[in-house]
Amino acid sequence: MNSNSDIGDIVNLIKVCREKALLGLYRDSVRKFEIALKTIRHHWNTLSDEYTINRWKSTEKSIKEEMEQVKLLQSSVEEMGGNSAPSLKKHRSEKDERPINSSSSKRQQPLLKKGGSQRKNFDVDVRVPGQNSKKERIDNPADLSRFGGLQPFEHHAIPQEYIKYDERGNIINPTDVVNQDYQKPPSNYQNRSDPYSGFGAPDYSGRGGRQPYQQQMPQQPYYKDPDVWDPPSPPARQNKPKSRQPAVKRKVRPTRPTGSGSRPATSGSRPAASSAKGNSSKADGKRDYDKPWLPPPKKEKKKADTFLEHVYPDGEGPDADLIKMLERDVVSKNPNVHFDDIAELDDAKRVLQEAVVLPLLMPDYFRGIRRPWKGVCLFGPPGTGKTMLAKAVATMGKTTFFNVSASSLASKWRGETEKLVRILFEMARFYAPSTVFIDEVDSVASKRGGGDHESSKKMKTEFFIQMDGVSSEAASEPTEETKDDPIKNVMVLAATNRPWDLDEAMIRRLEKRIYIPLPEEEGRKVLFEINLKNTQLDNDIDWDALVEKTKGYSGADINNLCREAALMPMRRKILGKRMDMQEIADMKSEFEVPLCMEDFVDALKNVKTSVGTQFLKEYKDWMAEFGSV
Ligand SMILES: Nc1ncnc2c1ncn2[C@@H]1O[C@H](COP(=O)(O)OP(=O)(O)OP(=O)(O)O)[C@@H](O)[C@H]1O
Repeated sequence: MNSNSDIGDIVNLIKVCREKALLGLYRDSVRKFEIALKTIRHHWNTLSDEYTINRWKSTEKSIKEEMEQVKLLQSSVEEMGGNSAPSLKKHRSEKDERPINSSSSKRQQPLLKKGGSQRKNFDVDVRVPGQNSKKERIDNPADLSRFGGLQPFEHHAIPQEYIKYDERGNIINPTDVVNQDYQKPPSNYQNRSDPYSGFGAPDYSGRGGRQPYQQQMPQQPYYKDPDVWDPPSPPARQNKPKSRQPAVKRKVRPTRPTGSGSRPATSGSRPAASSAKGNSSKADGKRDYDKPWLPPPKKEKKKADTFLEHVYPDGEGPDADLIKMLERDVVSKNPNVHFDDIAELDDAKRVLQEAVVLPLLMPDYFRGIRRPWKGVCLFGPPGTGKTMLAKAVATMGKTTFFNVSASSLASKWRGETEKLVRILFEMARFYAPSTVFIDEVDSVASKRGGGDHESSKKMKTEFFIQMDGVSSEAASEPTEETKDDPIKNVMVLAATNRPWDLDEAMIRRLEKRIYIPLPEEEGRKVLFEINLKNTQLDNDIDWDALVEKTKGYSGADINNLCREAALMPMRRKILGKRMDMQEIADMKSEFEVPLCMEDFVDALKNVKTSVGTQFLKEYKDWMAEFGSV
């Protein structure tokens, strides 16, 4: 073997030794070290130059010490009962001694070029800290130390400044370089007496084997060897996906404004609200991210202005026509009738105020045993002010007034009255507080008999159900949860001229039954005043006589009498004259004269009482039997 091939083999062997050691194959590494040492010895035995021999001997000594260190590591591992690099051994046969790293394998190819001369050139990988790996051409075998395979510990631990070159570019004293490096142990070299101390350094022990111990060591500079695999990752965390955030940034859903409890809006919202939420969640130390498994936050529903909008936001639906009819014909937001506009009837006013108005004004007081009456029935002769009383109640209680009559529940809606009643009460609850006034209640809730139409029976039943429903909420005693809830107060007022025709189920639900009689003397006087308050009157009118003459007249009758009297001046002026309509209109100013007694006397001839005296006894009898004031 010539000198160059000797050196090439030695370099190659030392590289393999170190790679084995770095892979934890300490036993194999030691075996290769022994072969390398034999080769070195054999090499310098062939030399004659004393100086070169000494330098080889020095190198041999360094390599031997390096081998001893590997042996020490091997024995330490074996003492702990472990195998060096068991995982590698498991999968690799003993025969396959090549390092795993492919680049290292490449370097195991014979460095001697084919057909090379006696003085062969060969490439070695020379690495210096802070510099990338590079191939260098070595011409002089004496430049052994530059091969990066013969320095103790780590060849790349040799600081560049230690290497000296002559004018031809050769290292002047390679052995000195090796010795200097050896005398000055690398910074990662620990106390050798402690077998563990050497493990912590990025040398043969590998960086994966002593992690916990290493963490206690002071931080040392580490130069990653590109030919060495990284140690196995610690369990669990490193294999986790870096982030669970989706690749595409999700739209953030707006959330509800805070205070309602929102879910956020969400989501969704959640740009504006979501950022608020995000901030708050960050303040809580919680991550803010979409939770698609949770139901989306409820959007705060805008309260509809009308019941139709409430039921059908787009205005169309199967019952839209019914609802529209009720809104148009039945609902009166402001009836604008006051108790002062109603003559007499003080008892009825007092009872109604207590039974209807106060529960609307103090719903929390009228709960439980003090619950409002399910319904109030006003009965009496026609035209006595029952409707006026109901409207005055609605005005005073600031409730929505539902003026329901038999006519609005019948006609073309026949067959759908049951549904109509249900919608009516739903609407009343929507507009609550509400007053549902059922005029002529006898015609919608007359005594049930065998001759009743099926739809009529259903409608009555629906009325009873709904009337029970409106009172049940207030009837329940308030609980901790419901005590602050506003009661959707719906009061049912009914009026009839024929209370004796009422179905008993309806009578029972109309718990207050108030008789609205014909006006008394004082009442008639007030009725004249109310009806004529904006009319010019002559001083000759004998009011007492008029009150006397209108005995048995209802409020509606007196109203008619006053209107008739107010037209008398015009009639008198045109009486017996042949005039067309325009001529009469042109005389308008002549008609505006104060009313006199004569006008009322003439009017009395035209306006008679509308109430038969025979019914008055029946009202009194029914009042005596069913009345409740
Ligand atoms: N007590 C009253 N005070 C003032 N006006 C009255 C009174 N009673 C009746 N009137 C007059 O009679 C008219 C009819 O009254 P209202 O409609 O309230 O009677 P009603 O009892 O409901 O009649 P019906 O039973 O026929 O429905 C009123 O417009 C009003 O002018």
